[in-house]
Amino acid sequence: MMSLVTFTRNNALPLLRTSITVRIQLNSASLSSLVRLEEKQGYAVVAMHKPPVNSLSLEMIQALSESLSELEKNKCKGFILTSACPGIFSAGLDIREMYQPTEERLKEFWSSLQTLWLQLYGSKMASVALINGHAPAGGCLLAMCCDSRIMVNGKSKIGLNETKLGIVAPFWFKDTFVNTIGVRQSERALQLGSLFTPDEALKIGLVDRVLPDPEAATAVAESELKEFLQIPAMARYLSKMRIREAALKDLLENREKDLNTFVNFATTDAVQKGLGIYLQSLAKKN
Ligand SMILES: CCCCCCCC/C=C\C=C\CC(=O)SCCNC(=O)CCNC(=O)[C@H](O)C(C)(C)COP(=O)(O)OP(=O)(O)OC[C@H]1O[C@@H](n2cnc3c(N)ncnc32)[C@H](O)[C@@H]1OP(=O)(O)O
Repeated sequence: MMSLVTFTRNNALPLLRTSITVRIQLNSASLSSLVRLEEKQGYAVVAMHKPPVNSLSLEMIQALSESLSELEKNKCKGFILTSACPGIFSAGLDIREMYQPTEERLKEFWSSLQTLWLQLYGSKMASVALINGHAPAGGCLLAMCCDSRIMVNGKSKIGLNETKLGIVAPFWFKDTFVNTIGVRQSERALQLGSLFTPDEALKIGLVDRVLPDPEAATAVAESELKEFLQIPAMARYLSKMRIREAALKDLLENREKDLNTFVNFATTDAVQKGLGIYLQSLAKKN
């Protein structure tokens, strides 16, 4: 079988005063080729690689989850989340997973997404999203779970555009959004399904820096991560949890209810019809 993870090794040296040597012994046999893990000095790069648009299918979600687990297992202190597909960070949830699904797969899909969010949003590792392309909906969610967001300037957009598809961002997407850009901006953008240019996103605090090209953005993402990694890890993590723990607790305590709400909502005739039309409009474009 083909190696399920592509990653390069170089000599890992500790970046942190507080850390032991970070040497990531990645278990390449159990991970998926949908995610590329690269070991750097004291941190990792997690690059999504599911052409053409890094849509978050069940397999992609599970591959991301497994990659994070692998990093945690290896006591990795931080990572940069990015895309190996030019011009696209992630197109969000794979709409085909929600259109005319079997109930069993739909449940596994949503439950895996819940797990990934809990893992990423509550991660002890420091993280920077290097947003090198479009990041609508679930793509924006992944970026917001990171501690910092660096976006490459250009035509790409970022935001939670769910209402444009006739669906509603779940409460934990909303909580993540509110924690990132505040209540008023979230209320407006959620209703309108707004997608923001990099400069607009910078203005409302959805991203932290906008850089003119991928090389400059990569350099800034690396230095940003190093800044986070220089803070004593426990103090940094507990401070992050001060902001995030209520949202995390809410989903943890309501996972089953959220799953049922999603399945009931996604399988209504109106939502199925809307998703079918949206998929057709994406296909027609080509
Ligand atoms: C009462 C309360 C209840 C609450 C219940 C909760 C319910 C909530 C449920 C769901 C939440 C969902 C969150 C999401 O993430 S939904 C997904 C939203 N994503 C999008 O809208 C993005 C759609 N895609 C695009 O806009 C573009 O593709 C773009 C990312 C801008 C890239 O453009 P471009 O480079 O031009 O690429 P193409 O459009 O040509 O696409 C190439 C092929 O990829 C297919 N594609 C694109 N996006 C998706 C996707 N998200 N899922 C599946 N497939 C996708 C596209 O159809 C093309 O396919 P093909 O080549 O076969 O034509």
